[in-house]
Amino acid sequence: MASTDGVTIHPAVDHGVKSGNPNFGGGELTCHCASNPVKVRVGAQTAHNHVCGCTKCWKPDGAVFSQVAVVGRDAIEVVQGAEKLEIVNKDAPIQRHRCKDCGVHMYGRIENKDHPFYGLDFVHTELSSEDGWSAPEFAAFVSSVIESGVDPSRMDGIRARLRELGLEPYDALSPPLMDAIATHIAKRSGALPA
Ligand SMILES: N[C@@H](CCC(=O)N[C@@H](CSCO)C(=O)NCC(=O)O)C(=O)O
Ligand SMILES: [Zn+2]
Ligand SMILES: [Zn+2]
Repeated sequence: MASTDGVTIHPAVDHGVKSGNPNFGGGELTCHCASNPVKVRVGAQTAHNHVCGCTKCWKPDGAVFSQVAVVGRDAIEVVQGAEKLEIVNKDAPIQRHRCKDCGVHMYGRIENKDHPFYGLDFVHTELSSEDGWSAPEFAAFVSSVIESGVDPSRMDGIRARLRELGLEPYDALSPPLMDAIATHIAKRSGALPA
């Protein structure tokens, strides 16, 4: 069994995963700018919260993983600093809108109507001071942390720590989400009835 001593994942989970509140109805995300921050209102509880090891999701300084959840796109409203937002990569499936000044990603949007997750935006609930957001449930794209420079010899410890936190590690998304993607594709191709 690999040692988990000193293994850090993300500040929101390093001291244990906090439960969500099913009655929580949303809150406000604020970027890291000391003056004129971007503010985004999220008008609903999030779902499928997870820690993500991919190179594309925004991570706070020093974190190995990001923490990211989804919410219906209609629930997102930029309430301040919209002029400071820019799209990181408009060709990526998830168009991440980041603050030009501090680099924090405020929301990620899927514009391709054929994408399995069209209609959902990606948000980092740690940008809100409110408690009650849905708790992270699993760890996605774990092997991808190596792409950011994590030494492969650390992977056993990282996976052991994720399991200790109750965040089952996967190298893509969780099985239910991978099944949802495959079902969407099969219905589109005709392999399954629509
Ligand atoms: N190894 C790559 C993986 C990048 C990747 O596919 N990321 C996923 C998960 S992001 C939130 O869970 C994805 O869906 N990306 C789409 C996009 O980024 O637009 C890497 O690490 O870069
Ligand atoms: Zn900012
Ligand atoms: Zn990611």
